[in-house]
Amino acid sequence: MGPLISTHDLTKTFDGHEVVNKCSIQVNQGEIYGFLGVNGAGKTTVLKLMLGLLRPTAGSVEILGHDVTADRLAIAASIGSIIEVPIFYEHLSAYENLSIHLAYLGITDTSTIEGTLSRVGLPNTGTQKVSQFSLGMRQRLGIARAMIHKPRIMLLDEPINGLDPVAIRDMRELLLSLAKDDGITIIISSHILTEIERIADRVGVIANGTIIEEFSMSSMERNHPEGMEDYVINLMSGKAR
Ligand SMILES: Nc1ncnc2c1ncn2[C@@H]1O[C@H](COP(=O)(O)OP(=O)(O)OP(=O)(O)O)[C@@H](O)[C@H]1O
Repeated sequence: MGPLISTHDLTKTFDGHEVVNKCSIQVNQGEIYGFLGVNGAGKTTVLKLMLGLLRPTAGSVEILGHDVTADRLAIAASIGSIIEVPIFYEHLSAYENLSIHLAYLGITDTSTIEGTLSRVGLPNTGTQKVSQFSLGMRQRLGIARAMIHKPRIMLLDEPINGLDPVAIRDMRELLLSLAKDDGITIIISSHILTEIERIADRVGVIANGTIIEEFSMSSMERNHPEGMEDYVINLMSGKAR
């Protein structure tokens, strides 16, 4: 089987500025792909292009064999995502938010909601409104929404931002389980290099909208047993390795 996600020379220009520039990425079934880059490198824009939320200026995105630009709806139910800060119905509970999301996707079976809330560490939130949730609770609900419909792919833009150490560990274990037990293919962007190091199978580093380096975590561990921090920071800052 070929890659589940592939971009070919993906390019996006805003107001004459090339924000994504001939970006080509391939991600295989069940892989966790860590997506790294400094602020403004183009990570969120690439993820939005993958989701069909933006149209490429040039190049293409293929997901599960579908050209996303031509056929976004064909893949909508197969992808779960968190892009930027998740937006919810603030006056409703976690359960109600997930129930609306399932209805939006045309899924009538709501029996998965309680189990999903437990799996992300949000059991017993009952009728508590989302407006009363902490940042960490919102991130957990964001993950719940991204996984509730059992997608084959999850695109997660900085999902561990602002989480406490317990929540970061919970998130790590959850993402590993989603990939290894459920076979979900995950792209995760983060600035927390040590977390990416712990969960990713492969890493791509983007600078000025272009992938400047890709490596497997196993080769990184072999070649840099001290960890990837120095290596990646040197790459990001344009220094020679
Ligand atoms: N809608 C837009 N219009 C104009 N410029 C945009 C738009 N969206 C993003 N950009 C610009 O594109 C560049 C890349 O932004 P993007 O959000 O993809 O970076 P990022 O790697 O996700 O950064 P961060 O780590 O800060 O989230 C930035 O210079 C940003 O200002």
